[in-house]
Amino acid sequence: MSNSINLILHDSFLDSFSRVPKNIQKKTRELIKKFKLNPTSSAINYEKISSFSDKSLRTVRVDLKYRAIIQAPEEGSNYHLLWVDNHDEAMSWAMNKVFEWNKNTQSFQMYDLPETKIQTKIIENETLYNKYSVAHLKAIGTPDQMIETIRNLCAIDDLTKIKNNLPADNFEYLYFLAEGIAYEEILEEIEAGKNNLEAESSDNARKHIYMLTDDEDIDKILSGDFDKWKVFLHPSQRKLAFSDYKGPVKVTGGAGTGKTVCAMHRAKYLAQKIEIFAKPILFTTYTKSLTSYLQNTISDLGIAADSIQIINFDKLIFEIARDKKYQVIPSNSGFLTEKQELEIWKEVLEYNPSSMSEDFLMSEYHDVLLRKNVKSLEQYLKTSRTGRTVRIGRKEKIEIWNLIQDFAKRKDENYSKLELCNLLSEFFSNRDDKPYSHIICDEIQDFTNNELTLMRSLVSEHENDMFLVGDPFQNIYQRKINFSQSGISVRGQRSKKLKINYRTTEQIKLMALKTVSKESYDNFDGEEENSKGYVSLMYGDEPQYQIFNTPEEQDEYILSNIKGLLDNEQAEASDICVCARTNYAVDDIKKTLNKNDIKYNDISSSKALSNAIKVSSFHNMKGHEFKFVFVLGASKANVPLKHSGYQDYSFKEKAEYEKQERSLYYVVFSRAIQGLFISGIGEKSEWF
Ligand SMILES: Nc1ncnc2c1ncn2[C@@H]1O[C@H](COP(=O)(O)OP(=O)(O)OP(=O)(O)O)[C@@H](O)[C@H]1O
Repeated sequence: MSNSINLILHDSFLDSFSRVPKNIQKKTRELIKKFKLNPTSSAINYEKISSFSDKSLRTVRVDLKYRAIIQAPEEGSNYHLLWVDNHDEAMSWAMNKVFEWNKNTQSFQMYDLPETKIQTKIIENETLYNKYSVAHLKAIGTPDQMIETIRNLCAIDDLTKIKNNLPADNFEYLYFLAEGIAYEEILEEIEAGKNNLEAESSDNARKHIYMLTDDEDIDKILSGDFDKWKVFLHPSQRKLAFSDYKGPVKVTGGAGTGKTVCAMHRAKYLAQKIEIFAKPILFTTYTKSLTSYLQNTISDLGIAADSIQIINFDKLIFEIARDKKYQVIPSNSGFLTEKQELEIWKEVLEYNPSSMSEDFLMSEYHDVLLRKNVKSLEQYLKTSRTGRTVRIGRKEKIEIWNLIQDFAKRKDENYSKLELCNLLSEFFSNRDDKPYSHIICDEIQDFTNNELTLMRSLVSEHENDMFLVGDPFQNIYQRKINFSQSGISVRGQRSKKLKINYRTTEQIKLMALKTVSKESYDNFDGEEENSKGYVSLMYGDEPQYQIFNTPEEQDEYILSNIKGLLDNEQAEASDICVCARTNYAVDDIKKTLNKNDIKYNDISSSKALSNAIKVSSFHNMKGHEFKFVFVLGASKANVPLKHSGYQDYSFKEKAEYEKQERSLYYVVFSRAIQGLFISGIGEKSEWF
């Protein structure tokens, strides 16, 4: 027997592999190596099963109880590894499966043949796809035997019911069509993922397959904790990460659409070109937790450490400002926290009595003068103060200007972040020698225009200079950023959206989207971001929303659900996160867990306890993901949180605050992978 067969690993195989016990994983790896040497060896029990609908599927024996499913080539030497499971489950998985190559989409397709004819209630002229011909549907990969059923569907719900009877990619395209995404746009994406020289290596095909090269590769990929995102990229992710662009690229996408994954692959792609640029890439984010995740993860992608600097942007601002190489501020300068700044404003008012408060002066200085980089009284007099609640005239502006001069003297060589941001932007925009070759930035929605302007100044304008990734719906600090105003142009083909949610089930995604559906969100360039064209390919249980009369009842509900998940081995303790809106409420959760002897770990704490339930405030949930999420305190009275200043808000301020809180719930709900449990005391909130 020839020993030159090709083993093609499917993402379905990796999924099923990750669910079998460790000893079976080991046996499966050994089996695959043996199979590669000789598929027909008697030890392997390579069998054709007559009851399978697809005659090209075979079973192989992992051990007495477990079987793997392999697709055998009619000719040639490409064997596809599709599934591994307990004997009975593996047989039932394969029984009605169809495996085929689709030349229209250039991808391998798998789906279950319906056991009986699918009945659909047809309402004349109201079918979902009545605009599309058979040829249209075939061009997006609809299998011949499903065309009639598809043409009779009347609602998205009917489509999701037959999800397993459709190839995954085709389901994705049909879902988008039903949501109103233009057919041409979908076809354009399919075309972009094709490879006319080597069809089976097209980006569309590589979304689900990976060619295993040698034993080392088999061990690496089938090590049991290998991350799928490292090899199975969506064509849209692959294209974004590995293409050259004339200038800055903006990538948006709903929660869990693999934006961070895409940014990490982009870093690898750019790092491979680094010798040409001889300067490091800057990979920056807003939160420290994401920065440390990136620092720990990115080395796995084989990126040379000296080609990239991964740093949180606040830290970078302070480091670069004091860098001796640039001498932007004296190296012995200090940094001002908001509290220290307020103290200085108090001192200013002691020496210069005024009817204005220190809080007002500080916010005027930050939100008007620094945000708009106002440099002179003349400029300040002309500057509009839209969004500010207290109206002031020329006389007050002159008074404020004079107080700011005194503030500047008193603070001496100490700087706030925003002051440094403006100083650094000016310094680097007037300088040809920039510190970085490229900039990749994740969580862009959390940045301000001042920071974006600074980012722009840190890299010269050239091909692939900036790769900016974010989700407008996750704007929990209500930053009003605008790329054009910050000198960043992403015109033409340089503004892209990721659409497949790889994290949560469709049910959880819908619940998360519901929280923000009443609002409209800016796409970072003055236009509305569309929430359509965002789909999860996983389905699961509906999120639960339960309201109780007393805190004790709510505690009981949470504790019994946690116990159920652990006892039924649906989750390990660290897969579960319990979260609440305020730190006080988080303390209450901790007390309850303590009382019940349940080990927990606050996700903001630097020391991670193993095998402990995670506890968090809503804000700290950003960027994380957990199999099961419990959201507490979500009652009518608490949503949105009415903090001490809430009653004094104007109508407009209330609306802005509520939008921000809606984004917060969107972020929190979209952290749940498999199960979402929302609860509160009193009455249900209409937000959910
Ligand atoms: N191509 C892929 N194949 C498999 N899993 C993927 C892929 N892309 C992303 N994922 C997984 O989906 C989850 C979400 O990915 P990621 O964190 O990159 O999304 P995101 O868009 O940055 O999310 P968020 O904005 O909500 O933080 C992660 O668990 C990631 O490993």
